[in-house]
Amino acid sequence: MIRRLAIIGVGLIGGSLARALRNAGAVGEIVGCGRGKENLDKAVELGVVDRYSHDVGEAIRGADMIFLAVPLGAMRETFAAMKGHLSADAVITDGGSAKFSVIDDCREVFGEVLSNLVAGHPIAGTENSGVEASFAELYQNRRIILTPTAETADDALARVQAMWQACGGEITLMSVEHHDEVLAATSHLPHMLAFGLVDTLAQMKENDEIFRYAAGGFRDFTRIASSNPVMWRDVCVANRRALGKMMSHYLNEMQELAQTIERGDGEALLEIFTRAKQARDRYIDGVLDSTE
Ligand SMILES: NC(=O)c1ccc[n+]([C@@H]2O[C@H](COP(=O)([O-])OP(=O)(O)OC[C@H]3O[C@@H](n4cnc5c(N)ncnc54)[C@H](O)[C@@H]3O)[C@@H](O)[C@H]2O)c1
Ligand SMILES: O=C(O)C(=O)C[C@]1(C(=O)O)C=C[C@H](O)C=C1
Repeated sequence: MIRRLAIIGVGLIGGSLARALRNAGAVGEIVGCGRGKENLDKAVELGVVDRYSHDVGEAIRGADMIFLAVPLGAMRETFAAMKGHLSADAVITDGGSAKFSVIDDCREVFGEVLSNLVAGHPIAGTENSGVEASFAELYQNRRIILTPTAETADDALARVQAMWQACGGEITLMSVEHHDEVLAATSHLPHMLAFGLVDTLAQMKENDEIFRYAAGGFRDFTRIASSNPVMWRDVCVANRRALGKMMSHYLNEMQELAQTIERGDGEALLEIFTRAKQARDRYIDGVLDSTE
């Protein structure tokens, strides 16, 4: 049971955590923090938070759990604003999409990686932003990756695990480096492909006509290009090393695919598409099994 939860950044991810914990009866008071008055007023109106402050120090006063759900580029300034205001029993965790940068921001601000910091990442989301997009079921049966460091206290880790379990999440522990490499492949690269494709088409003179004829395939493939540009700018900057490596790898594959098409090598194309279909079918079967 969390006595007082402070959520810095009450958007899709922070708002959904608040709603899920509230529904589970696992939290006493929830205090929000952010910059936009309209979004925070909405959060109070929807019952997502009990009250809010625009001041980080004020918002975390007396909190035993602090959840950072701001874009990655705002993590460092958030740590800085927390300095000197943390309660003795406070645990800090976050939902940022890359993990090395969060640990690094903490080290830069505090001069060490805090033992009460448990960096984390819910592998769940949508293309929508803001508290109105949040919902209590977002984390149900979804994977939550936690990346404790050598400094992380066992008790802090146990409290963050209990928090996510109360939301219906399934916890996996992973090293920071492995997390950033895996997510570069499965989440960050696909977002680049979607943004890149839509931007390429949008810049073509004939784009009005092109979009008129786009149907299900285009819609499914590009849903995530409607995601928050600030969030994704920050993910790319934060995870640039792993994402850059993944993108080079993918570009090589694309080049080979283009050459195979130019050659009209139907046999090779069939082999590639069959291998890909089998891999995706296995993945989908696994997802269905895990949600049954
Ligand atoms: N959207 C997703 O699918 C998804 C999934 C997993 C993790 N994440 C991560 O979760 C975090 C939040 O993403 P989101 O989708 O909830 O975004 P969001 O835009 O819905 O919410 C972020 C909130 O943070 C506030 N904010 C921005 N800068 C701030 C600052 N300096 N101080 C205080 N508040 C500030 C914004 O006003 C907004 O209310 C990001 O780090 C993102 O990488 C997102
Ligand atoms: O479903 C979506 O819209 C998402 O983009 C969610 C998604 C992803 O699966 O890539 C996006 C970013 C993350 O940090 C975690 C989850």
